[in-house]
Amino acid sequence: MTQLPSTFRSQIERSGSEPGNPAPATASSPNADAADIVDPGWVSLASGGIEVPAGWHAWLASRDSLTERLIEAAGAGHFRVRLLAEAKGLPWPDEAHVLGLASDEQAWLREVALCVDEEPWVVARSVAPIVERHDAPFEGLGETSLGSWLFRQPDLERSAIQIGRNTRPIHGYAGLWQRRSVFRHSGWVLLVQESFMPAMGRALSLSASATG
Ligand SMILES: C=C(O[C@@H]1C=C(C(=O)O)C=C[C@H]1O)C(=O)O
Repeated sequence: MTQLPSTFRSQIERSGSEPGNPAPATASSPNADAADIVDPGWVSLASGGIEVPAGWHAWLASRDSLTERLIEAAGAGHFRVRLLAEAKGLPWPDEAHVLGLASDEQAWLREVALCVDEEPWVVARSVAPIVERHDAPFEGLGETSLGSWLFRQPDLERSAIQIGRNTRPIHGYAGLWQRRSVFRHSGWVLLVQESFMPAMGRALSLSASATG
């Protein structure tokens, strides 16, 4: 198992403290009371509770590898994964809730930017419960995409997709659209959240408005 960067917690804390983003009080405070819990407002994509323009809907609803789709959409652009942070840390309350973790239970956390020509198109945050004798599902991946490994796993299950607008930024990056789903495999569970950046919308001419 690799050594954990000691800077990770402060990066996580800073990521919620960017201008315009509320400080993530509960992320570092296991005893925060319920009133402090950030509710990022996730809704099921299938419910239609949030109206999504058709161009974005295709991206949010896709269930195969987002990495592969981005590489294809980037065309001649250079795709790469930039590792922003990876270590053990305290998940946000809504993440802990989804994964059935106690509010003071640590998990493996990984944050990356999926970039085209160095411009982040998607910023992702993955959370995996710590299972005794198992490394994190993303252990050792570094700047290799999680998707390139994930979708090769046999018996992979993926939950329904939830989406949100104005959900909590990831590593200070506030996207236009966010989605999350849980991947399961015999050995592990993994919550993957992806935030789609305005730069991607501009590059692919995806409408920013809910009716476009
Ligand atoms: C889950 C996938 O992997 C992508 C890559 C990630 C990473 O490397 O951490 C995280 C989330 C995804 O956007 C995918 O390609 O669908």
